[in-house]
Amino acid sequence: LGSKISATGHYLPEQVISNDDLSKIMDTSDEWISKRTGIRSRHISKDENTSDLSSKAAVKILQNGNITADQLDFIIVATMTPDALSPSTACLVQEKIGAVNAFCFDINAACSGFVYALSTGLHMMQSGLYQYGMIIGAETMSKVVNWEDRSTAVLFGDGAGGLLLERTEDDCFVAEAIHSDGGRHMALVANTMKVENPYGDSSQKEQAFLTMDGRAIFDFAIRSVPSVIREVMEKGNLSDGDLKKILAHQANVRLLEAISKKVKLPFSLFATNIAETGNTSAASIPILLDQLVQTKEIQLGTKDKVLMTGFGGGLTWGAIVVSL
Ligand SMILES: O=C(O)C1CCN(c2ccc(-c3cc(CO)ccc3Cl)cn2)CC1
Repeated sequence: LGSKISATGHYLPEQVISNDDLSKIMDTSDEWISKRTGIRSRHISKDENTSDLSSKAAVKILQNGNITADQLDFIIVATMTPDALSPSTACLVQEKIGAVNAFCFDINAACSGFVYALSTGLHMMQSGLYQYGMIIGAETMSKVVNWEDRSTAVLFGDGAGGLLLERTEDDCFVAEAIHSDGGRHMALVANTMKVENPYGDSSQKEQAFLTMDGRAIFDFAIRSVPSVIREVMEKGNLSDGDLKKILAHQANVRLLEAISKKVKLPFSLFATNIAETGNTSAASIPILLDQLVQTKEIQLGTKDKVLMTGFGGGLTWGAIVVSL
């Protein structure tokens, strides 16, 4: 008793900003960005917030899944850039698409958010209580990035993607391994909010944008991602030949090359789209998933095994294997 992935979808804001465009407003170059990250351009929202990107992805998922929004039992949005503290971005999506029968909530696990949300949704479906659940990863990173800081401003992009879980007898869930370490939270911080009130102690600091210790995160990822890939394969009794594709968070293509070597899995197994999207945090895996489905590089209903792995702020990291 569980669920299957019965549809995928994604949406990228129309405006494309190239590395050369960035070099006109900050001291950077296409050569540096593309060589060090693999990024060539990214989609940057003009006026669409995270709930708008999510809703446009959701409409595509509903169309591809051949269901109407009122059939959804729940919507989970993984995001570190919600429209607001309240209401949740998921509730705004509910209103925009008319999912009148769903209960909706957000999950914040930074760049691991989609893995955390998919795990949550799959286990909710294993209860047998629900027929349809929608899992979305969505970000407007452009609103938290410090556009004066070239070391981070060139890395991130906006976007949304997701999938539809439909109740079935045989479950698509194979295995998961999910971790976090709050002890290293300082490596990636965005938009802290200090306690301020007439009775407060106003000595606290506040930070209104994203800062990242690139070296620390890079080193963490090179160590922890191979380990969590091996851990989830062990848990699922999987051998290397069982994997059809690895959908890793699109943070840096040099990093994926290093991970591929360390985990001794061919780089051809790793799908990448960072060249055109930049790092879209929780949206990166679902955008990649839908692009692979649309190009038929992977196909739903084949029972092929796909490994998704996210890693980033928190620190958080995790991997989940599903059969398509
Ligand atoms: O000097 C260079 O080569 C620089 C070195 C620093 N770089 C980094 C560093 C860290 C990340 C990153 C970010 C997240 C957050 O989603 C998660 C995971 C990672 Cl590994 C991406 N790029 C860019 C090239």
